[in-house]
Amino acid sequence: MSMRTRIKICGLTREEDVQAVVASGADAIGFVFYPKSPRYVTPERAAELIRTVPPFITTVGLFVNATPEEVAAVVRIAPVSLIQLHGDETINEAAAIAAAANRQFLKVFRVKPDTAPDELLEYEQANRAASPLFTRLLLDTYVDAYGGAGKGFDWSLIPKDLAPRVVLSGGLSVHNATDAVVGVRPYAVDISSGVEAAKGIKDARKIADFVAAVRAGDTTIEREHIHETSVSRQGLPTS
Ligand SMILES: O=C(O)c1ccccc1NCC(=O)[C@H](O)[C@H](O)COP(=O)(O)O
Repeated sequence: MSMRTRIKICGLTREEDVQAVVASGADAIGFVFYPKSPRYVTPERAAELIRTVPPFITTVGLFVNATPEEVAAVVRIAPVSLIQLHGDETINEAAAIAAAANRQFLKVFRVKPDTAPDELLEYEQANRAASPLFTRLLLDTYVDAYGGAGKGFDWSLIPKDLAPRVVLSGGLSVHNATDAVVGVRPYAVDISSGVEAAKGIKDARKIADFVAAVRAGDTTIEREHIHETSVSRQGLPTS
């Protein structure tokens, strides 16, 4: 089995940064449609940036507490592949927003120090039950500004069986990406602050280094898997 952790780089505002993400081999590019964010882009600007993204790279529109009508209006102008609901939307509100936008969605759970692992499992199951458009649970650290704060949380709260359905974010960087991939084994990782020169301004070197650190984690997992397979083969009785 070959493991490849998907990588999303969030909060793009400039064409050169979009090209740096594409060149890095990352899988997804996020645009922040939350007006209070320093990384906010207008739908019109995002539409221009999306036109520079080659095929087979996913574009994601991030919203915080927007209405179904607002989200639908944005995606009509900026045709993102899927949406990320990063606010206090209830499970049913998130389902209604996704239906109005006609997009699959990532729902964010903002983890607090007292979050229980079971809460994460139950939240993911409830989202799946509420909408066929729900695709992955994105875990980020609880902060008043909602996200993009470069702050991490305790990964040991993530149940092992949930990890393959999780997008891990919050305070990731080149320094902890390999450990995150090997330790948590999430479906994907998502980063903003850790690859920036300033808020909304990405650093091509940091993006490339982050992607390399994630791939180093993938390689470690692959090697562990090959080792485990060969050990278990040796343990098989020969006929
Ligand atoms: O980026 C923002 O300014 C932002 C504002 C409000 C909600 C979410 C926001 N960003 C979310 C992300 O960029 C990522 O999904 C994630 O939180 C990673 O952030 P970081 O810790 O900065 O890597």
